[in-house]
Amino acid sequence: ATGMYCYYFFYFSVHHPLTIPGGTRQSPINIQWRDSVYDPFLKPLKISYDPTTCLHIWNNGYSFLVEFDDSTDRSIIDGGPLENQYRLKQFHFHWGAMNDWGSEHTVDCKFYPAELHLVHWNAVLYPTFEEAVMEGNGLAVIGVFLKLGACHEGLQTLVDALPAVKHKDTVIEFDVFDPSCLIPSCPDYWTYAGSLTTPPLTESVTWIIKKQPIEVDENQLEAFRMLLFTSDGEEEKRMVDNFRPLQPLMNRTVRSSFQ
Ligand SMILES: NS(=O)(=O)c1c(F)cccc1F
Ligand SMILES: [Zn+2]
Repeated sequence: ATGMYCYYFFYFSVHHPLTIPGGTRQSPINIQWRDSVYDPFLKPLKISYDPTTCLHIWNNGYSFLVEFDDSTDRSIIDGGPLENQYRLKQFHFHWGAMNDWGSEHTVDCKFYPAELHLVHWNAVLYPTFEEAVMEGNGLAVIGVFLKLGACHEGLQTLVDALPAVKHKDTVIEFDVFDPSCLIPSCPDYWTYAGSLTTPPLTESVTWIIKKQPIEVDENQLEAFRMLLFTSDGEEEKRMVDNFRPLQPLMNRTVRSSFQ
């Protein structure tokens, strides 16, 4: 099936032949706060999204993607560790069956119940997203941790639409949404060179992981967990634990934008 993402159980760890041969910059990783290196030359991240570029929500059988019109430079990020501006293509989440796990990255080995990924591609250097996915500086993904707390008003508009994309390969129109409401106000972030965390796992991502999590409540996390990996008519499999296991840091340094 197209877009069929397989998700790796723990035993597909680094010693398993199915890990990416020769992979030296795989994601996700544990961010050991004390080992991250403050880089005073890192700029603030500039985020400018046009809410009307929002198109639809799609359950692709791995996560639910909120996709954007990336035919122009209306929704972009720039600055931070980036040498070019990058266009917003989609955002999606990874989450667990329980609140004790679910994020892909960890901070000092702590898991969060979920993690948001805002996926951008380098339209300055590459003609399409598909080509950018194959290049070392092709993608920039902003990662935001979700922690259990107060209801997130901005997320609720998205949560209310999820029952319409319960099954794999269902889509619902989603006309106006400003993803900036999901990004914490604190400017602090970590950044490192990594990869996609789903196939093709290509080493094309500049990761920008926000230090401050956003708060969501139990009902909002439960709404994620009622989605299905399976199509309508198939035996139901709840969409949970759609995160990849931690990967070795190897010869990488995680930089911080803060002291
Ligand atoms: N998880 S991730 O952010 O690495 C990611 C991408 F960047 C691009 C496509 C799918 C996907 F899952
Ligand atoms: Zn992701």
